[in-house]
Amino acid sequence: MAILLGCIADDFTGATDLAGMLQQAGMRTIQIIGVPSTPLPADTAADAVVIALKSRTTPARQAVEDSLAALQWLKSAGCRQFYFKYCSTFDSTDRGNIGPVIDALMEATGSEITIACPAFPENERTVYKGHLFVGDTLLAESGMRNHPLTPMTDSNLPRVLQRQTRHTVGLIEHRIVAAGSNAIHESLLQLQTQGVKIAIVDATSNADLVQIGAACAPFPLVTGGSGLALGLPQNFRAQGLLHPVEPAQQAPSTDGLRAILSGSCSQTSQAQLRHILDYGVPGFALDPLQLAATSDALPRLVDDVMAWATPRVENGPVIVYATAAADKVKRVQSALGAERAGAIIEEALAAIAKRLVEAGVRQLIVAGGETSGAVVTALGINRLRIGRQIDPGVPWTVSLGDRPIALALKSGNFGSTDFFEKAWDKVP
Ligand SMILES: Nc1ncnc2c1ncn2[C@@H]1O[C@H](COP(=O)(O)OP(=O)(O)OP(=O)(O)O)[C@@H](O)[C@H]1O
Ligand SMILES: O=C(O)[C@@H](O)C(=O)CO
Repeated sequence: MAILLGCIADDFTGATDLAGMLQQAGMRTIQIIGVPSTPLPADTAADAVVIALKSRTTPARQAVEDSLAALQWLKSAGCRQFYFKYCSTFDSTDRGNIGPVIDALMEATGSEITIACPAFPENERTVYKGHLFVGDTLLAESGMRNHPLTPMTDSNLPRVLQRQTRHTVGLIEHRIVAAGSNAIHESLLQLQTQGVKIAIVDATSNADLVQIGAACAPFPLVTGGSGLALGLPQNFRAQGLLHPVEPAQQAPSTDGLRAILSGSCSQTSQAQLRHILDYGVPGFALDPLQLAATSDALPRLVDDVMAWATPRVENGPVIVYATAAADKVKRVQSALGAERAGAIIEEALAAIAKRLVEAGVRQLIVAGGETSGAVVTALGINRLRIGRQIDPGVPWTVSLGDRPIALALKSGNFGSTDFFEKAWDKVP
């Protein structure tokens, strides 16, 4: 069985976001953690595969290497088109990794031109005249300016991407997008004659994304947020290549204790944390400075968390978090360095996840992409089935294997304020 659409996501929450969107748009979708060493079993029923990498904040060279390995695997699976998924807030730095990965994937897919479109209107990410908006606010004036690892301080996407790529970046403005897929396609071909290789594309609505998807049918590579997924299935459906998503292919049910781990410091996650603590769910706050103080601090802290969690988790969900406001994060980062602080906390939350699962937790919410990457890797999970959507961009998933675990990998910025409370209503 050949897969039609091969996707490479630069983080784990982004991967489930994309997998959920594709499944909703009618493609049978499987999420794979990291690049597999073997092909998919011959009887796997899937139209799209999303490979989740943890390449958003690794050194650019590593991100390129991992993305090319994913591409190679997807090519061997027979994929006809490739999709590089990054964050709807274009999370990156001047070193990458969006630009270097696009450059490498373009070369490896023989692409003359591709698009870059992070818009996700359902979650209020829109692109207009090349500027990225989060709600009514320009990206650089949103909470993203304080992101612990990829602070976004420029809202002009052609300018941001041009600093990361060796290719010329162009722009397809909204008046062309509004004229429909033929106009977008013509504009891409015209930009190509002018030497442009990557076009930022304006999009302010789902209808725009559907037109953009149609315009991209002939291109081997597309890049963007998960919103772009709305427009691609139609191209395969028009060729009679899609099969209906059967209930049997959706996530199996799980049973067990419940926990929440939050390493995201977004304003959304902070509000969700305050809400769930006010609601009465027991919480344990990790102290990054304490974790970094001595070499045995981590195992001791994990023991402390388990001693605290064990009697409580029998009665309902518990939350363990490093989530903190920007001023607190800055204090920790100036003491430890941003990378080290992030890595220590990820390591701690991953170790806690393992112990919680050993103690019987089978339904787990994880907030934050880097955090989810660390947790899912530590749990040794390698494939996920996509379940019901909790909020736009956040579906429940269930790990495939002997010991299924329901996982909701929540992007930092996604979900309503009561997300940690209401998610359980839809748990598989
Ligand atoms: N109190 C803290 N001080 C410093 N760094 C922190 C703190 N709490 C969490 N971090 C780190 O901040 C980073 C948050 O990134 P993560 O990707 O998990 O969340 P996010 O960016 O909000 O989510 P997403 O990528 O889904 O949008 C992680 O590396 C985490 O370890
Ligand atoms: O696109 C988004 O905003 C999310 O899927 C994401 O990538 C968060 O890490």
